[in-house]
Amino acid sequence: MRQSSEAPTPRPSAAPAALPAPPTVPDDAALFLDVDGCLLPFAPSPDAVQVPPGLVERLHVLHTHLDGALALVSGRNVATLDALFAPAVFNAAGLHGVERRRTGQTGTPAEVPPGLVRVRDAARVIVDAYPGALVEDKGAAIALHWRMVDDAGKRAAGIALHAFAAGAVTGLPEYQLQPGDHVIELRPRHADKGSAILAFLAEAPFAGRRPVFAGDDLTDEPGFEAVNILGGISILVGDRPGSAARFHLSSPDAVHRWLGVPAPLPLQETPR
Ligand SMILES: O=P(O)(O)OC[C@H]1O[C@H](O[C@H]2O[C@H](CO)[C@@H](O)[C@H](O)[C@H]2O)[C@H](O)[C@@H](O)[C@@H]1O
Repeated sequence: MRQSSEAPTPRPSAAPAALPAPPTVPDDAALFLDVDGCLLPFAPSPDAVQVPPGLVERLHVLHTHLDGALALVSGRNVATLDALFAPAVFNAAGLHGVERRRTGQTGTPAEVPPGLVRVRDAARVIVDAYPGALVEDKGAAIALHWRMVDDAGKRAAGIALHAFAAGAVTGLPEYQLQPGDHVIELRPRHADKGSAILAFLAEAPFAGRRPVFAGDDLTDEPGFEAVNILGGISILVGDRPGSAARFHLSSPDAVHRWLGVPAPLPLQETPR
């Protein structure tokens, strides 16, 4: 895992494919990894994601190799991250940086304001008008998804759910909108992925290490900016234009190769 050569320091670009591939994970990395769209390929709904074979084991090896300086940084809540990556328990920031839990510690879920419960219940009524749309209840955040709406209705569903969320957030002063991939979320505004990464970097075993962060979505941009300021390695996954990231990987499969996750064995034909 030694750094292959001196990493170039490319400028942010609107064309992700023009960005170089990241160097090998340095031995002195503090490694921060987004989950959906980065470690895990997108699935039709939040509950349908699959953790690829070998991923958890490889993350565990990296976690040990980096003396524990590896954290998941996700829009999911920490309890869901633990369930997805079980039996491993990684350092984790959840709800886009609002929750933060170190390995070996017990996390405290963020508080749910009564106003959010009312918004969640109203959102459940709104999504009924768009078959395939759904509300994901994450405790202190809610996500309104439309990936499963059929193609003819997708655009209208996205516009309607955006409009609903924009109206609802005006009644929640501590909240902000968080747009994402076929999703609009309402989440607490006091933290983001950048502040979560900086908080990890202020503590052992992350302190003094070189930050490396891979992610795909708009919620990852504050993380890229924090890592860039510190001279770290920011990696956009996928082809979203306008990112501050300085390196590029095309897909979760490419992320797995970069991390050294073993390739799945080819399917064997069953002998007759
Ligand atoms: O920060 P992340 O780990 O990337 O989490 C961002 C959101 O990811 C999830 O939604 C996305 O993935 C779903 C499963 O593949 C997909 O169905 C959905 O369309 C995507 O937007 C998750 O459900 C959200 O809670 C996260 O905030």
